Amino acid sequence: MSDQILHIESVEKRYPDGRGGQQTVLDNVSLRVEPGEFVTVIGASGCGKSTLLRLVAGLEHAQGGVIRLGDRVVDQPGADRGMVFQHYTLFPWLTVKQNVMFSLELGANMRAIETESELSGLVDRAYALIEMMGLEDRRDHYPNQLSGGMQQRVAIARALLSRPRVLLMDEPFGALDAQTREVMHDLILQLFAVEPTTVMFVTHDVEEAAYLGDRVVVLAPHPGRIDGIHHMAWGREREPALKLDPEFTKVKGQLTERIRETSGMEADHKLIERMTALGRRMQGNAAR
Ligand SMILES: Nc1ncnc2c1ncn2[C@@H]1O[C@H](COP(=O)(O)OP(=O)(O)OP(=O)(O)O)[C@@H](O)[C@H]1O
Repeated sequence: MSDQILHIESVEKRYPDGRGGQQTVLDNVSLRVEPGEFVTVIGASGCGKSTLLRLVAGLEHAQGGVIRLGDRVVDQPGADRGMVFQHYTLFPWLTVKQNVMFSLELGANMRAIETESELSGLVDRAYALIEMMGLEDRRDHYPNQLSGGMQQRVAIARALLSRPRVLLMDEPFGALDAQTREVMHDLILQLFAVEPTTVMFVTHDVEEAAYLGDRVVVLAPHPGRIDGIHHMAWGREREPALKLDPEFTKVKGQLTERIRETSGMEADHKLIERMTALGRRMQGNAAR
């Protein structure tokens, strides 16, 4: 299993700042993700969450440090890493079945799939994943005939087809309504119970991060760096009632507070609190 450990070691990433200089977006970021672990990443807007995920996907290159998956250095995209993005990335002209199997066609064209039996095994797997995602009666539907949640279920099935060692999810439920998100949370928890997969999951939603993650990584911005890594005390079997548990609520509050403190928006929040208190006092005076 050690060949599946994801090591992010002292990673540094800079981008042009648009004024002829460079801005450091990630500074000395190190993280080790164990096989089968579900790690969620949160932090203020612009702290480098997506950049970190893109580096692990091999879509970007770091100026410093190294990322390893097992004993291989990550320097380009590969089938050992699946990716699911926020915005639906399905091909509108392909059905559910064809979308899930798209990478098969690609693989076959590139002669990566060598035998008939390997191909038929993958086709069986595609059907099994579609079923696991509750889409067996939608196999021949096109994306525009599906809800947003269903489209993301197809995207997850497609990303899992080649059994990636790591699944990278960038705000996958960010565009869904609250109710659909809740359903998706429990669906992917069940999915990964059946099919253990290492996951790195970026989100803005602290509740989502705490509910799904074995560990929650808080990134601080300017430059993006690890503020803290928090182990979630609850076991893997999670039910919606957990979201109402006082301990869960407390942890959620602490994580929110960390984001707030590191975001540099503390002054703004204090101002809002002062104005709210002032408003209440004025209302009280007017009522007397
Ligand atoms: N290709 C790029 N060129 C220049 N700057 C970039 C590029 N991609 C990202 N950045 C900058 O890097 C910083 C981090 O961006 P990133 O998208 O990783 O943050 P994030 O934490 O995912 O943000 P959000 O939560 O708002 O999605 C931002 O300041 C962004 O403007």
